[in-house]
Amino acid sequence: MPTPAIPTVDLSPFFTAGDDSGRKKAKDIIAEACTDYGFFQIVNHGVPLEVMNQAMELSKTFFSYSDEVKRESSSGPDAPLPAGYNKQPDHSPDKNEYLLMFPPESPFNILPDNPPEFRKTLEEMFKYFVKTGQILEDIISECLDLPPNFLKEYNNDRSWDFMVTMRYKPATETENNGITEHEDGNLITMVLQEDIGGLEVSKNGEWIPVIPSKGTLVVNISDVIQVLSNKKFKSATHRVVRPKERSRHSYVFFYSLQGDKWVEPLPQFTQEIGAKPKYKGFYYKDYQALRMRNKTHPPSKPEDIARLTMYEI
Ligand SMILES: O=C(O)CCC(=O)C(=O)O
Ligand SMILES: [Fe+2]
Repeated sequence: MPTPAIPTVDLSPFFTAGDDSGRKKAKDIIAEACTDYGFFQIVNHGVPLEVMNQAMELSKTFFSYSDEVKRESSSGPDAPLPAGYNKQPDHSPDKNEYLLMFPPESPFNILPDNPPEFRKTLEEMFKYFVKTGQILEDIISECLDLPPNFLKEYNNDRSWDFMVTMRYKPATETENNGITEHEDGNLITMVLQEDIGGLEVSKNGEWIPVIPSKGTLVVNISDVIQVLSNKKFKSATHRVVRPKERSRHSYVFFYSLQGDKWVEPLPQFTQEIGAKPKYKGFYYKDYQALRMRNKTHPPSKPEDIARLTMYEI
């Protein structure tokens, strides 16, 4: 049987007025992918190709520096938020290092001075990702038949968004885990992966490699959308398998929610249709704190990793 592909959606109709049939086509594909497994790719998404290429090259240069130089951009092991450069500790099954940033104006950011232009490009990437995230959020709100602007008004504070650029060292003969299978804890995640691949999504119980394609971004639906929609839309289960040939680089943007927001299944997906809520409500900051701890203090045992199942009813 041929490997089922991940659908690719052209977002250009959302950048021009009047293309209603183009918008409908895109929404139909997205709604289907979100209902089944929460994963799709986008093209003509608004992030310019030259900015993506430059960001990838600069990230490769940064990660090629010595640990000592990279650690100049670290916040230290006891920092409340893992801004700046970090490497997964040896006991973690996840083998990667990363540079994490909050919105460009955030006082938490620790951005490297070198390579020159890196900081400016990171900030530029961040702003483009926010714009694309807002378009995706509108589309998802419509696909869920929520009142116009519902998600936009609920999620009206962008200060908790964050972006990570990552490097995974090549797989060894015995071990190739980059990131263990997981779902993301935010609303919507966008990934720019290098042409070497490595990202895989679980679809109908099978791991499907997401084949990289120039200019394409990968999108996955994350836990908050799954909770709000009472599991109508799925938070994608995904993982990174390290390729053997060389290091792999990526950019991952976590379009998030302000911490004081209450997250629970919406009435449209529960009492209004006579369905029981599948999750208890929670403050986003409480869940986010546990998720950040997964990153900064990764548990050795998979069962100790904080995930959405803790709120399941
Ligand atoms: O590096 C990637 O392609 C994806 C990383 C990822 O899934 C994550 O950081 O949550
Ligand atoms: Fe992820």
